[in-house]
Amino acid sequence: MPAPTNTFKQNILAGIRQMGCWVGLAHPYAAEIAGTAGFDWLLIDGEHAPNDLRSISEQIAVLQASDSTVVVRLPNDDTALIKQTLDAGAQTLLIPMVESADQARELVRAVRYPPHGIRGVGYALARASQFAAIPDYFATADKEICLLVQVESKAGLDALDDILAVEGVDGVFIGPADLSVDLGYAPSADAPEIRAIVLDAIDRIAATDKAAGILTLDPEFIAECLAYKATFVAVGIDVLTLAGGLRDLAKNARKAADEL
Ligand SMILES: O=C(O)C(=O)C[C@H](O)[C@@H](O)CO
Repeated sequence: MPAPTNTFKQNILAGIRQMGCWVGLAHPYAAEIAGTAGFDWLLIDGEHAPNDLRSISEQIAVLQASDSTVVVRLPNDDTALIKQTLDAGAQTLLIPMVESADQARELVRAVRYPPHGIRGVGYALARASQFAAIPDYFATADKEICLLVQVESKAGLDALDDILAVEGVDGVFIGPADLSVDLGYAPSADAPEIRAIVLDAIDRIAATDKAAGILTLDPEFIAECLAYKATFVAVGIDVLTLAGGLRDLAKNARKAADEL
C-alpha cells in the first residue's frame, strides 16, 4: 500500500486548473467549514496566520474528510519544520521567500528521504504513514510530495530562471504583496506595472514543466492569471470573507436601526 496519491500535484503539472482559498483563521473548526466549500485546495497559512505545528496538524486532520487538497505554507524554509509538517500528513508545501536556486535545491533535499534528500525517517509515529498502516510509505512518499516555492522579491524574480531549472521544484507561486513592496509599490499589487511583472513571471513559469500559482481576490486578474496558464490560483481568504461579511452585516443593522 503506497503513500496517498497527490492528485493536486498531478493536476497542476498536467495543466488542470486548481482553484483554492487561503485558510487563516487558524482553528480546526474554521478549517472544517472551509473544507465543505468545494475548493480544489486550501492553504493553511503558517506564515501570516497564528498557526503552529499543533494547530496545522489539527487542521490537516479535520480536512482529511474534505475533497480539498491541503497545502501548508510554512513561515520559512526551516528543514526541521518541513520534516515535522510532512510527518503531520501534509503532502504539498508552499515555502515563502525563495530567492536562489541553491535555496530551492536545499528545499528539494528537505522534502525527500535519503539517498535523494535529508528528510528524517520517523513516519512510523506519524499521520503521514497513517501511523505505520502504510508499510510502503518510505519507498513511495517522495513521489507524492509537491514542493511549491514562493518568488516574492526582486532577488527571487532575478533568480526565477535558475529556480525553474531546479529538479524537484513542482511549482512557483508569485507572492504579489511582498513582490510589490520589494519593487517599491503599494502592497495591494494593483499597480499595472506589478500586474505586468506578475503575468510575465507566470508566463515564464508556465513555459517550463512546472506549475504557476498566485493569490488574487480580483476577478479580472484571476481571469488574466488563468489565461497566462497559472494552474493553482487562490481566489479568497477566509479571514477577509468573515471580517468583511460581519462588517457589512453590522453596517446594515445600524442603517436599519437608524432608519426607524
Ligand atoms: O506576498 C504575497 O502576496 C503572499 O505571499 C500572499 C500573502 O502572504 C497573503 O497572506 C495575502 O496577503
